[in-house]
Amino acid sequence: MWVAASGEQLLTPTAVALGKFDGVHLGHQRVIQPILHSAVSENGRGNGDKLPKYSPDHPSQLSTVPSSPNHTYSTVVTFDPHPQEFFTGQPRALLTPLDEKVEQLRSLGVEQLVLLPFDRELSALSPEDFVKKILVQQLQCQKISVGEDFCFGKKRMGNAKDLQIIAAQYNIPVTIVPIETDTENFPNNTDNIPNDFTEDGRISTSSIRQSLEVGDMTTATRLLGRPYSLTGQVVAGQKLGRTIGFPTANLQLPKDKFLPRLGVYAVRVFIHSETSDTTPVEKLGVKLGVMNIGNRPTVNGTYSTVEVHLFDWSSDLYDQTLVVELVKFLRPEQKFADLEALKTQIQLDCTIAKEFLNRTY
Ligand SMILES: Cc1cc2nc3c(=O)[nH]c(=O)nc-3n(C[C@H](O)[C@H](O)[C@H](O)COP(=O)(O)O)c2cc1C
Ligand SMILES: Nc1ncnc2c1ncn2[C@@H]1O[C@H](COP(=O)(O)OP(=O)(O)O)[C@@H](O)[C@H]1O
Repeated sequence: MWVAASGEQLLTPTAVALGKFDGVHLGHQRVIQPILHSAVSENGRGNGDKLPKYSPDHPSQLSTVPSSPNHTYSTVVTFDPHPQEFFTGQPRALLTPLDEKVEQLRSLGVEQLVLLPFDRELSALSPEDFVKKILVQQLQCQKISVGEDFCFGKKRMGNAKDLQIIAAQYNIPVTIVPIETDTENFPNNTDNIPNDFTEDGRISTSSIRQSLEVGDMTTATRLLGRPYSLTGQVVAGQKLGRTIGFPTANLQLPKDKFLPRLGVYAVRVFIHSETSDTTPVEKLGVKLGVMNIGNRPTVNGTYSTVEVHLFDWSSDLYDQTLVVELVKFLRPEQKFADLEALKTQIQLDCTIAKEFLNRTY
């Protein structure tokens, strides 16, 4: 997938889905769907998969992207930094930091991601100028898709209907996608009673964050359309794990990654190089394990770590990138009297996790 900031060389003309898309959850996927090419390639996915994979080290290798004169590029246009971060000055933790967002969009078949630098200039554009300068002039947009609650332009003064009216002046059709709701918790509920995490049953980034904060992986998985995952490189720890018979791969996560409830989880793990060019069903390299997110009070830990112990695995994992899917929250972290007591508890965690993971998958 081609990733560029506005002002850099872009693939045009485009069919554009507009939004923040943090999480690339089920609602976001509905908004992106109308701009994808209906032509499905042999392997059952959109033709975005034929395009080169984004490499954070080489984000601008345009020469590797095939060009075609009659092609309309399916393009997600988003803001970077997150507008809330720009206005509050506070860094915002994200469900999908950039690399993960790229990976999710690529797997949906999106061909290009355009990052609009959310700065004073962009935030001051009127809705009319946003359409004219960004969508028409820069992106040569031919089709647009947005969610029903989309707002844009200075002080968020334009809404989805305004976008439709302004874009019509350029003959650009706008699909307004209704808000996706989650009523699955209430299969017999004809009144659309919302569940605990979804305001009015709405699938939203904040409802997913709330479910992750309390360790409700079932709801998070349902709203995302996939399990919540942590992607990171394996770095060295204190080398204590192996002494108690539970070596743990310590993950270094992007600084802006949103962390779920601290504690112990049953997880499924993929070594990234194995998964990067395969569809979910082809994830043959899946491994099962347990993960702890926390401060390790038993060993007087002073900073928080994310550590994964894989079942039936004994090789070196240092420097590898792991994708860890959080399947079930097992328990909060505890301070044990000694390492022996911690070891006994981890043994129990493993038994419970294995039982659950083998039952579920
Ligand atoms: C499944 C699992 C559960 C854990 N639970 C706790 C816990 O409840 N309390 C705690 O202090 N540390 C806990 N830990 C963290 C251990 O203290 C840590 O793995 C050990 O100190 C080894 O650290 P190292 O990888 O830096 O060598 C847990 C680790 C795992 C893998
Ligand atoms: N089953 C396993 N699960 C996780 N890591 C393993 C496993 N077997 C071997 N390893 C390797 O051992 C390392 C963890 O050992 P550990 O003693 O906990 O050291 P560290 O404190 O550096 O994490 C991992 O980073 C990985 O390279």
